[in-house]
Amino acid sequence: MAADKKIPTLYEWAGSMPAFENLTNIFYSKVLQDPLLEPVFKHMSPQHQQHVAHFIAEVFGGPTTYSEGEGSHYQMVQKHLGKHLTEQHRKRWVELLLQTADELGMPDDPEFRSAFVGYLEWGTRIAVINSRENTLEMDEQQPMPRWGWGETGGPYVP
Ligand code: HEM
Repeated sequence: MAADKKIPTLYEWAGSMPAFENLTNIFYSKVLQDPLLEPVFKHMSPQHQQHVAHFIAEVFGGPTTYSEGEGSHYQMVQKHLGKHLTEQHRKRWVELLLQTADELGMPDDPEFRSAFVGYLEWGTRIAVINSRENTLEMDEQQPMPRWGWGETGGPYVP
């Protein structure tokens, strides 16, 4: 890529906010039909899908919609406490999310997918670890995580 070309954020590359909102709307409708995940999510708030879309969008370099109006990294972590998530829950969650991304035609170039999957592995493993605790010492002001292209060095150039 030419040095003067701006590298898009993962958020831009994925298709901006409509892509993330579409992804989580369809993903959570699958989750509620999944025998393993339905019991975990059956009491989720009506805003859940949208909040998760906005959270991931912000982590990927999008607008600060989540942290400015809906929650914080601290609050997101709190939501997982005491949920006693298992590795099976985590694997199914990731599998269904990636299946939904494929169905929606989200970018499938190696660079985007390696960054996307890397984040999902990281985030879901932390969610499982946190879910074993009922309380957690954590700075309430902790900034939102940030995720970029990582070692791939930028979007796919054929
Ligand atoms: C990258 C991984 C993840 C992210 C970014 C994420 C993000 C979030 C966010 C932003 C919330 C708060 C939603 C709100 O404010 O309404 C939340 C809640 C929750 N998450 Fe996650 N999550 C992740 C992984 C997981 C996994 C793997 C599970 C279980 C398999 C899970 C189960 C839940 C549950 C049960 C809640 C509470 C729902 C409610 O009561 O409304 N999360 N998550």
